[in-house]
Amino acid sequence: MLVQLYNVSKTYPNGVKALNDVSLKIDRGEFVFLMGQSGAGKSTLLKLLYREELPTRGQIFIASRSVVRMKAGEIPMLRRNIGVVFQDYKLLENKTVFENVAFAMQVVGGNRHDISRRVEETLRLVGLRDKAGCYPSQLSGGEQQRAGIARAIVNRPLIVIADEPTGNLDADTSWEIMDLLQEVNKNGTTVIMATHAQEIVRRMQKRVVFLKEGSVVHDSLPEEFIA
Ligand SMILES: Nc1ncnc2c1ncn2[C@@H]1O[C@H](COP(=O)(O)OP(=O)(O)OP(=O)(O)O)[C@@H](O)[C@H]1O
Repeated sequence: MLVQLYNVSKTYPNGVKALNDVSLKIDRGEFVFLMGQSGAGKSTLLKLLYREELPTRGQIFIASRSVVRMKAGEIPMLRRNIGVVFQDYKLLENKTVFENVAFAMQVVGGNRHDISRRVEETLRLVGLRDKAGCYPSQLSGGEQQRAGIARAIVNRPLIVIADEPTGNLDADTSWEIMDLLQEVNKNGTTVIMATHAQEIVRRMQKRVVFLKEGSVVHDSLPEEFIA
């Protein structure tokens, strides 16, 4: 199993209980949607996976390593294994598309030649080769999200985590992004995506984990979930 959560709870310092006794397993190569109302705990669950937050209780393993007990020196390895895609892209405005994607490789180390080659290859994959020299403000929302995906996959992670990646995009552009995430998944990367987009979930026919008030209330394929 690639991702394992055992009895995970998260209470924020202000007393808000975001997750309550969540146990979950995700296999290598899966595509999993996380659904649930606003405040159900989707983003919190994702943040626990890439160690942006620590659980109050429970254990989390990624590729058999405890994320909770991980030493500071192991965190860069975790970050290399997990690429994160955000609703608001979170690109660095003062860097070009090329530099944004290259930066993700620079922070985990790598020589200039490898970085340059791999960034070009990744930008080609996401269809942004012609925009490599553009700044984020010069791109459409869909293009910015492609750059966000390029940044997330450039280190060839085991897992791509996407937190409402289509939340700011129109329907057609959302589907382009979903096609791209599906391609990433077909290449063997596990994709875990939080979303409110019911139409996307219905059409993709993938596993759906449904959170309600911090607990998993459904975990199934969409036909079952809609029924
Ligand atoms: N840093 C924080 N400090 C305190 N409370 C927080 C923090 N982050 C989230 N919360 C609270 O935890 C609960 C779960 O939030 P979370 O963002 O995980 O939900 P979500 O399902 O992702 O919601 P949305 O669909 O609106 O993004 C909410 O009540 C939220 O207000």
